[in-house]
Amino acid sequence: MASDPQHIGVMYDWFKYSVTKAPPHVIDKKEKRKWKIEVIEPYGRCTIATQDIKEGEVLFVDHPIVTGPKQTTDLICLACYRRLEDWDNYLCSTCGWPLCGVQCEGRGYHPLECHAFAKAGYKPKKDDFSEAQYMYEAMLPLRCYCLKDSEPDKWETLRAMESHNDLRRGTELWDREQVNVVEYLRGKVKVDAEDEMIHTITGILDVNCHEVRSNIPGTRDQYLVRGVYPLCAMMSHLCSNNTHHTLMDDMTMVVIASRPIKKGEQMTATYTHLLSATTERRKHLRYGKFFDCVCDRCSDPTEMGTHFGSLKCSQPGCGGNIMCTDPLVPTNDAPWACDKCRYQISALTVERLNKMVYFELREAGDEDPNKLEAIMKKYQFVLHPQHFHIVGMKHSLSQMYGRVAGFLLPELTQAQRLRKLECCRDLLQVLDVLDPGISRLRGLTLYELHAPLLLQANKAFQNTTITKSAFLQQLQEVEGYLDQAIYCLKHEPVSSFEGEICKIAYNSVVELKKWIKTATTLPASHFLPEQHEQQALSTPLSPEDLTLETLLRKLEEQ
Ligand SMILES: C[S@@+](CC[C@H](N)C(=O)[O-])C[C@H]1O[C@@H](n2cnc3c(N)ncnc32)[C@H](O)[C@@H]1O
Repeated sequence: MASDPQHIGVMYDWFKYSVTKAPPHVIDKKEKRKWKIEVIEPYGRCTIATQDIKEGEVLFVDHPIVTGPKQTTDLICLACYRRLEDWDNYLCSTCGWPLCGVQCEGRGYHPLECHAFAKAGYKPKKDDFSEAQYMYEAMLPLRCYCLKDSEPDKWETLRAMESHNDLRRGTELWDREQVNVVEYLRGKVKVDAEDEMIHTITGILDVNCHEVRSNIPGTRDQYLVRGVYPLCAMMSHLCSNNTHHTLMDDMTMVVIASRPIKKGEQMTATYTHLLSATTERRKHLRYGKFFDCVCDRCSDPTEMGTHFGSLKCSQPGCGGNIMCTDPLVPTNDAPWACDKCRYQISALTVERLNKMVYFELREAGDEDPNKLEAIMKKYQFVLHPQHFHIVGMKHSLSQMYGRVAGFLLPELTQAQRLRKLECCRDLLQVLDVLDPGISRLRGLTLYELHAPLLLQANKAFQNTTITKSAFLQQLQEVEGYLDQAIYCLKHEPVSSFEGEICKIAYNSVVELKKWIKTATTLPASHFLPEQHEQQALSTPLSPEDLTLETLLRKLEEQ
């Protein structure tokens, strides 16, 4: 459209469509847009708040234009994404592709490619499935192309998205997609599109897709697929973003402000893993999303004071931190140097070290906390205490202590309970800086934090080793953590793990409130005497105090 060269109007139309389609408990049907789309370089189109937005406010809901298998995937049913054991257990009666049964023939987005395959007279053969399932890579691009005729509005919205063909052309990725997608679709499925058009579609998918969990009907299983969410895709990336998204069971995405957003500020998402270090994030963004991130976190060698990538200096008696000398070098290969003695090492050495720890962690698995503790001990003199591998291990330990066999909560020793608490607290400290506000990880970690504290308080109560005021204070602290966990997780669908934890946390708060009420009324005999009582009892008595009368009066007063 000449008057809208940036195709912003179609995105606003998608907003209205998504609002009308969303369940009323998620967003009010009369919801007005609180943001606009503007072009700001170097971001391109981005979303800007048009009013002050409070933490937790819903910004928009988004529906997928289409979903489909990831580039590499298991053998799956194309309709419901269930994993299949054999390629020919059930084959679609129209196109001959593996499905899980007759009920899936017309389900989901399968009819899109089903007609295309049937029209081309192409049926997959057993041998096609031996090569790492490469033909699934072409499935989502094919679905997108089929929208051109079947759902032109969706096609128009899809076409309005960024493909970065100019940046991708000539790259390894382009060459791979030329073979696995373009030639496959043109050769086998006889798609009548130009190469450039198919590359535009694969580019749109590479730049904008979200990895999402799809529920397998009739089960509690889920499978990871790709989805195109146009409104989500309009948000720029930031390595410390201000929005939080939740995927509902029907694959609607609900996007809320994870912290307050000021009028005129960009609404931002993260395209990468927040709990990875600068080099890893920037590599992922450069090769996967085609830009160099220069945000405050990436520009700062300390990563906002967290030292998320820093190493400890090994020079005798130094005690400094080794950090990247120029984290914004596009090739990410600037040398690393100690901030005290200037001792230098290469970026390659740092990368090798990180990989070594990564492989050891993968070997260690997630069933035995002792294995992680051993790795942590091994690297404690090399990695900064807030290095991403250490924080990652603390995250795993915070979940393992209390959850894995042999380490269930009641079985934990006092030292292990304290360790769980320490891991949770250390993780929260990092999240406060890198991912403040509403986040799933914060919610889950707060939940993990509450359990050992509650157990500890109750144990002390049972053994009468705690004063009443300290006991009530500890219970209230636990209640506070549960409240915060609920606040972070209340947007998650009940069917998800996070949603389940939120429900449990909610029930725990109800019980805890009752317990606090009961504990308040319990007589002093159930507790250790308060400190002032102990002092009073241990204050030296004057001869006058030693009369029975005075002693009784004093005790009554307490
Ligand atoms: C999902 S799209 C976002 C919407 C895009 N700006 C548009 O106009 O369609 C991702 C692309 O936006 C741009 N982008 C997003 N975040 C950025 C950032 N922090 N710095 C520079 N470019 C960014 C990059 O071109 C990236 O490939």
